[in-house]
Order: sequence, then structure tokens, then C-alpha cells
Amino acid sequence: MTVEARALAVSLGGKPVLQEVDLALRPGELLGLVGPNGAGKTTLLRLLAGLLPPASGSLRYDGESPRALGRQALARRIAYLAQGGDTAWPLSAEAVVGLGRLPHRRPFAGPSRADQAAIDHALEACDAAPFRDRPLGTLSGGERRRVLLARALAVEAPYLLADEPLAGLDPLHQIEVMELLRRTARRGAGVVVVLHDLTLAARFCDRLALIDRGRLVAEGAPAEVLDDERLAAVFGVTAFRGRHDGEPLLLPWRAYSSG
Ligand SMILES: Nc1ncnc2c1ncn2[C@@H]1O[C@H](COP(=O)(O)OP(=O)(O)OP(=O)(O)O)[C@@H](O)[C@H]1O
Repeated sequence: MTVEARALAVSLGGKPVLQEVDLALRPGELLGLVGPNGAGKTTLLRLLAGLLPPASGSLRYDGESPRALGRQALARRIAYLAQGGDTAWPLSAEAVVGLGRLPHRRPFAGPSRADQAAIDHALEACDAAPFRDRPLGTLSGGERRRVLLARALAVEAPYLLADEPLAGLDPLHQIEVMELLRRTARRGAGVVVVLHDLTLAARFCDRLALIDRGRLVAEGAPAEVLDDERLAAVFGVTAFRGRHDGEPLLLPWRAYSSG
């Protein structure tokens, strides 16, 4: 399935938040959305997920508008992980992951074998199986985040859009989640991830889209997008660059100063 955004624009609270954004999502690719706080990354992700209507511009899923496609079909095609993890549902971790299967279920039908397999696989993949029976509210912030990612993964949608899935995770789980997202893309899904960690973005993503003050200012291979000039102009930082284990290494280092 293709997802294509053309000239997307949206205002929130009377303020333009995104303008003239053209972006195509590709199956099999891990795309990182990067940019400073307030740049418009979450807003763009919500637009792509069909959760927020654009004020102008167009969004097409396999050539169809979100309206023509309908809510249910969209929910099967796009899995969305929202920012934050302060969900207080009185449900077990496993039941929360099971919510990811709702778009596939017939009304009043129980979970099928395929549903249970998808739930088990997602819990394992996110290292959340050990606390599958615990109420969500009793889990730590990072554990809860992994359960919510497992819920999005359990949808087994052709597109997975994840807003800051690494927030609150320890280093091992950050790396494991990036590996998981890359694996999910390699199996054929289009994966879009909002990230603040430019080191992991540069290392794991196939392509980066850089958002600054509501505009898509660069798009392409990570090393091209995150060049010294853009790191200074957009993020206001310098970076150390190198290679380790045959992979590129980019480490934001200090505040940029032109003097
Ligand atoms: N409901 C709203 N009403 C008014 N302004 C809003 C609303 N939602 C978001 N904004 C503003 O839109 C801009 C973009 O917000 P968005 O959450 O998309 O940024 P972001 O790039 O995801 O930021 P962060 O990295 O801090 O999560 C910000 O200036 C924000 O204050």
C-alpha cells in the first residue's frame, strides 16, 4: 500500500502548525521524523494516521482519500502509537495488546487463533510477555511504553506510525525497539518513527524527514539530512561523527556557536 501526502497544511488553535508538506511513505522502509520540540512531528504523524483532518492538501492511501477508505479499513492499514504512556486503563497488559486486534474482529466475536498468535508475538517482540497478566497501571513507565508498542505491533498493519517509542526506555530496550522497528520494515511494513535521539535516528533509519517550524526542510539519507549546517541551523548543535562496528556514528556534542 502507498501513502502519499501532498501540500498538507494544518492550523491548531488558530496558528499554522504545518505548511506545504509533501511526503510519501514506502513499504519496507524505516522513516524517521526528526526536528526540534514543537516543530510539528506529532501533528504530521496524526495527519498521516488519519486522526486529524488537514486544513488543505491531500492524503491518499492507495489512491483513496481517508473518507473513501473509511475508519475501519484505515484502522487495519495504519497502526498508531501515540506519544506518552500515562494510560490508566484498568486492563492487563495482554488485554491492552489485544485491543490492537479490534480492527480485525467481527462484532461480538472473541479472539481467533490468529489474534492470539499476533498478541503473543507482539508481547514477545517488545519483551513484555513477563508482565502480560499485570494491570497496565502497575507497570513502570518504560514497561507501559513497551506494552503500548506491542498493541500497535499486534495490529499487523502495513504501516506502523510510532511517536517517540523510545521515550523512557533504558539503553538496551531503546536499541531493541529500533531493531524491532527495522525488522518490521524489512518484513515489508512501512514504519515511521518520531525520534529525538539523532544517534539512533542516523544509525537505524533508512530515510529521515526533518521538520522545522512546520515545514519539511530536508528529506533523504540520514547523513545527508543531518549535515553540520542543518544540525546548527535547525537544532542549534554541533556533532561528533565517526564509525563504530562498521556503522555511522553521530553524537550531538555541544550548543552551536557561530563565534
Ligand atoms: N491543540 C493545539 N492547539 C494549539 N497549538 C497546538 C495544539 N497542538 C499542538 N500545537 C502546537 O503545534 C506545534 C507543533 O506541535 P507538535 O506536537 O506537532 O510538535 P512536535 O514536533 O511533535 O514537538 P515535540 O518534539 O515537543 O513533541 C507546537 O507549537 C504546539 O504548541
